[in-house]
Amino acid sequence: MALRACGLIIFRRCKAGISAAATDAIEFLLLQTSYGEHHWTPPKGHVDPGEDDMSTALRETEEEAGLDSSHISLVKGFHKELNYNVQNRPKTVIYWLAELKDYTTPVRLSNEHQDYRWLQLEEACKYSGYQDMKDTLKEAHQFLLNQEVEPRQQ
Ligand SMILES: Nc1nc2c(ncn2[C@@H]2O[C@H](COP(=O)(O)OP(=O)(O)OP(=O)(O)OP(=O)(O)OC[C@H]3O[C@@H](n4cnc5c(=O)[nH]c(N)nc54)[C@H](O)[C@@H]3O)[C@@H](O)[C@H]2O)c(=O)[nH]1
Repeated sequence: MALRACGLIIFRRCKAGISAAATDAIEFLLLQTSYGEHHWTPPKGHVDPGEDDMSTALRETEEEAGLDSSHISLVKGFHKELNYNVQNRPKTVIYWLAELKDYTTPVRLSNEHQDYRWLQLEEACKYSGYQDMKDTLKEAHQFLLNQEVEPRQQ
């Protein structure tokens, strides 16, 4: 059976970017592991026995970034499944999208991570390096762009 992990792609919007250029102000949170290849991913982790996927995503986000459900708003309609191999075992990772409500809320790392960054799309893709995560970040960004355009057309 595939390993299963769940997490949240957390983003925040810079205060300065409220007008037409708002989308340039979107920053994604990536955490760098303190072990292994020191790779960068959004907060996520393995599903515990009996735990549902969303509970895992929220628990891991709180454990790894110190952000709980009072700090974030889930974005409805965005859900992405990544499938890759880890040491020759298939792994499935489910991500939802969530906005940090207050731009200034601090991130608090656990000992699983050694660093974090808030990154605009292009930089976030470079830090990740994985094609499937780059595609996911681009899709999330586009999803947010579409959301911003729609209200203005009404
Ligand atoms: N000392 C030590 N300890 C480790 C190590 N390893 C784990 N621990 C322990 O496990 C606990 C973590 O538990 P959780 O937090 O519950 O799980 P996850 O968050 O799921 O964490 P993982 O790091 O296990 O899983 P991934 O991020 O999935 O990385 C696995 C590999 O997949 C590749 N990869 C990553 N992302 C992508 C992607 O987006 N796209 C693609 N295509 N590939 C991607 C990349 O090649 C990477 O090397 C830690 O506390 C440690 O104690 C290790 O090497 N040394």
